[in-house]
Amino acid sequence: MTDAVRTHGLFKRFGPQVAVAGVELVVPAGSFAGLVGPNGAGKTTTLSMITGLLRPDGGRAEVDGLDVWRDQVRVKARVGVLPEGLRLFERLSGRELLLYSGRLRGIARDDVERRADELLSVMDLAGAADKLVIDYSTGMRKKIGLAAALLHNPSVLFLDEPFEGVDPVSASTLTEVLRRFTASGSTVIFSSHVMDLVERLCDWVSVMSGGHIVAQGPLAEVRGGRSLNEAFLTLVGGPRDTGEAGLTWLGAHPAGPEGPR
Ligand SMILES: Nc1ncnc2c1ncn2[C@@H]1O[C@H](COP(=O)(O)OP(=O)(O)OP(=O)(O)O)[C@@H](O)[C@H]1O
Repeated sequence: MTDAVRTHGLFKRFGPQVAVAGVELVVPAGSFAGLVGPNGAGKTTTLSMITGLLRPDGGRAEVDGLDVWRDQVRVKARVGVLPEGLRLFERLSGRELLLYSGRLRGIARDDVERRADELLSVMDLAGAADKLVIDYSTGMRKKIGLAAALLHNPSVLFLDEPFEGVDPVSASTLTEVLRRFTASGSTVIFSSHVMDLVERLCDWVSVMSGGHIVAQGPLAEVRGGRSLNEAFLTLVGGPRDTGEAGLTWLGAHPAGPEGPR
């Protein structure tokens, strides 16, 4: 079976800072895959290069066997992306945003309208469909962004922290939608810091640290009989020294009129 995503020595530096140091990411088609790693590990930079948003300094990325940078149009037709810090057209309503995205994707007007209405209803945004996106809450923005990413029925869906700011009811609806999506053979790749969520949803996990993949494979293999959180801490170097010698001032509030110092 073709892998949904495969990178070969993917590399990116920002000035002296190497953000992604030769990443070999593999995600089999049909996976519900999690990309995890500490802050600054290189997850967003990696996903940006695979989705054609950031040009790599070295290496290659393939989606469904197509080279992301040599076959840009075909790759873009196959991927859906919910990037970090998503910028939306703020002066459109939620429904207008979906209709516009669908028309940009070349979907026939009738189909876009039908799909937009279904997505608004599934995302529990039907009541806010005519409200301007600028007036949406953080979670609503995530949901309308996800709806726009799903509208053209992509083969591979990339999501950067998709559940951040989303309430528990909406999160379980989104989970259901994404599960149905992968059950039909499509692929989801999402980055997250919430290990319980990754453990619950994913059947494939890639762990990044310091710009490298440090573990990758089926969830059970990466966990190795431990919780994913324990495996993660072992792989990325465990909890940092909390500095018992330092921070002695923190929480020390002497009684008396002087107040905290
Ligand atoms: N545009 C940029 N300019 C300079 N440095 C950058 C830029 N983008 C990322 N970096 C650096 O590259 C490294 C990887 O960043 P990246 O955002 O990919 O990490 P991440 O794993 O997504 O982190 P987080 O979990 O905190 O979102 C970090 O050291 C970061 O400071």
